[in-house]
Amino acid sequence: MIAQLTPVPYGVSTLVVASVALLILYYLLGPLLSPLRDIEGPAFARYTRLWELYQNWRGQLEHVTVALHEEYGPIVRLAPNRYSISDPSAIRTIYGAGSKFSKSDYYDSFGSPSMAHRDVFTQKSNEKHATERRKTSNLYAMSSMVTYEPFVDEVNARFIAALADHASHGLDFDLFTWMQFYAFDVIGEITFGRSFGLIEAGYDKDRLLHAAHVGSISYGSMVALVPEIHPCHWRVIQRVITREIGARVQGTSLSNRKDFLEKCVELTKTGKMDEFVMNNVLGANLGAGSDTTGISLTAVIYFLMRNPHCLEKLRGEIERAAQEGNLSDPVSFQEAQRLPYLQACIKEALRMHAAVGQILSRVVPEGGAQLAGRHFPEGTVVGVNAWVIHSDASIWGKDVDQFRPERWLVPKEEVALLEQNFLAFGAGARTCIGKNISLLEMTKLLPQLVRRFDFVPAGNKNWTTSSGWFVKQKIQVKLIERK
Ligand code: HEM
Repeated sequence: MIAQLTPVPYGVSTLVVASVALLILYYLLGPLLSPLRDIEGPAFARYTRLWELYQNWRGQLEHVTVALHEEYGPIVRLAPNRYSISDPSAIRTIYGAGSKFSKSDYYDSFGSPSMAHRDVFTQKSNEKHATERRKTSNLYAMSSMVTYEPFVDEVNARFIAALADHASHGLDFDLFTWMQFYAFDVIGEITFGRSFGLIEAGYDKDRLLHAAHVGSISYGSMVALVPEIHPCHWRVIQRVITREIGARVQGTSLSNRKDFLEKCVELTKTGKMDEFVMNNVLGANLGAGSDTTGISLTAVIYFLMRNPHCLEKLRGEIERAAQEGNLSDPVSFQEAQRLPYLQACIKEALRMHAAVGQILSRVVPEGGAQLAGRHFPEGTVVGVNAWVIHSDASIWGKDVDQFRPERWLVPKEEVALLEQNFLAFGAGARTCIGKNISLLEMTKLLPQLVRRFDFVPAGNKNWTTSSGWFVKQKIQVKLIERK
């Protein structure tokens, strides 16, 4: 009886110590017993996601990942269950036709926390994604570009006028920030029928850029690596969408044109779209379509600035087309597509500087998969990073680090091979839905810019970059009007 009343020696503290010990054992033993334990990478990445989180916070993850592949080969560990793969056949296996790889939890933090109302970008289920994408793909089809072209012309005219003003006053400015003003204002016109007025304001007047930055750099890409803690950050962007939908539905909006919002309202009236899909389409345009185009335009101008012989060649192509009567003012999308050197400059700039700087992460499906000569069990998160595959000399040649648009001006079959390894717009079923819109903007604006202005670095000749999901640039430039 006495023995029964004696307090047991194992109290709460013992339990806590035992639990912590078990947890440590689990974290230490799990990676050591994993069938993928021999894959190399940074030592900390074997045990914790904090290594990748830290590198992401430093803003140079794309460069670090390239360096890791140079050191360890085609497979590199980024976190206990996340691997970066650099292998052309892996692109086809992971993203190609009929792939069963689905998007990973990484994407959760970029969209609504509600699983029921995911947009095409954040939807993880391949089946649901296919259904949702079908509902909206027509809005982004090549045939729809003609309806958006007048909006782009309008913004182009205002943008060129603002730049001419900078030139006449000898003002220097951050190239990327102004390309963002441009890209956001075009998306405003195309999506809501009115621009955000950033070009005229000359600053981030509604803190829209800031919101998108937080989403794509500080918040989205950080929480993406720890998706369990995802609350909702989409407030500013959501406010814009709600305001614009409200105005249009009440008939007070300025637009009587065929923009996205108008088309979506029509689709909802005929029952082909519901309000959640409409909301998602408008949000995705803003979140995925502005910074990306701003980054890409900055990249083209930067590489042309650094490679004057390419700039001269491009100007030659444009002048010839103008003299032959094949170039209107403003340049039409159709005409711009007949400028092969322009197209090659854009592709080459996106190869050298892809807007997205991280692996496009996917989950290995049931039964596992063979990637880069190695079996990966089901549930492993894998992906290819455009920065890594775009800097692989075995694909692009010894001059992989040089901006050489000519590499794209080869016979069709060779271009097709290069394109299989070109990941700037992603690949397969989840490839960028807005690619045509971004090309509409870039191919129309660039000929006008290079004909009219010389871009000159106003200070440091090299840009600096900082990345999260997107790799953003910083460089001060000055403009000189050409005679
Ligand atoms: C040069 C400009 C652009 C670049 C470099 C770019 C890049 C990308 C990439 C790499 C992906 C694939 C992401 C992944 O697999 O995780 C993607 C998807 C997507 N992009 Fe773009 N993008 C651009 C412009 C645009 C524009 C203008 C829009 C909309 C107006 C847009 C909307 C989207 C959407 C909605 C998705 C998700 C597609 C899906 O999963 O079905 N993007 N983009």
